[in-house]
Amino acid sequence: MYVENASAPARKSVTVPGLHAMKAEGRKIVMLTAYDASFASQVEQAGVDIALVGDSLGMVVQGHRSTLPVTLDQMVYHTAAVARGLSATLLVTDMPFMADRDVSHALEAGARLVGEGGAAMVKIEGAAPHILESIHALTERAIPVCAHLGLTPQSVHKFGGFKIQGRAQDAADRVVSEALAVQQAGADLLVLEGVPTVLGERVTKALHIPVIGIGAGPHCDGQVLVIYDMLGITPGKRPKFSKDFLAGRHSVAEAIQAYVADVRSGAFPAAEHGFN
Ligand SMILES: Nc1nc(=O)c2c([nH]1)NC[C@@H]1CN(c3ccc(C(=O)N[C@@H](CCC(=O)O)C(=O)O)cc3)CN21
Ligand SMILES: CC(C)C(=O)C(=O)O
Ligand SMILES: [Mg+2]
Repeated sequence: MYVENASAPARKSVTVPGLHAMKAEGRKIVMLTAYDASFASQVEQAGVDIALVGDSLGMVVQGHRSTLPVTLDQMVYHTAAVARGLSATLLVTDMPFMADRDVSHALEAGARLVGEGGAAMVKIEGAAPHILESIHALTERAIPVCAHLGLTPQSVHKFGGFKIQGRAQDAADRVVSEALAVQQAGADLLVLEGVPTVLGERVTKALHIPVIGIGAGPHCDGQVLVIYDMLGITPGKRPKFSKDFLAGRHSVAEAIQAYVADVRSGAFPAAEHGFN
């Protein structure tokens, strides 16, 4: 049974305005996925700023080869479980594949993830016209949005695999334009995934909203990883940008604390976790 830790020291709640202040003050933001209440509690205790219920759960929890089979019902279910394990950590949930196929579906999905699930913010992949409209519509209804650009896993079939994005000059310029567009549409946060380190730096400097990188180099305002990757338990090949923080340590708690400390200090990600 899951038991809440009533004796834990109180921590100030992480908020959307608080994240903006962190960027302004140059304090690194730490984000990590969680899919259930027990891991959420570990994430909370380690002082992670943002817990992400990622649609990566389709791969690491359900065993699919992509994130595409994940349903909105499943995301609501996992979000509600994670919410019960958190108190001060900001909770963000991914819009699953096609839940954001048009503005009205995106609004309905956002309402469920926040209303039933307890998320504080929803994350949406891409910058297509209907996505920009959805970011604006959600934000207008007081649902903050985290955009997600670069290697957007829901586009795996369009990319022909989980391939690094923005390597050519015109592709890099396109990512910068998309980043400015999602910020203009009202996004309060951006996850930038699988792009060269120089592009991670360029996007981070171009935006006033915080940029959280995963395989986007050390210059982003924060970092995110899939929790099973940083615990070294993902079966098969892990992405090059991840790191096993449990190796040489004695507990999940210690591993997450080390990840938090290394992101805050700038020790993670190192050059070997980035792309040129
Ligand atoms: N366990 C896990 N970790 C993740 O980071 C993750 C998921 N699952 N599922 C959803 C997406 C898919 N992601 C992935 C998966 C694989 C690579 C990968 O193997 N990339 C190659 C780079 C290939 C290139 O150079 O273009 C690598 O070597 O890391 C990258 C992102 C990121 N997300
Ligand atoms: C890898 C992160 C950014 C994500 O979108 C997920 O876990 O689904
Ligand atoms: Mg995702």
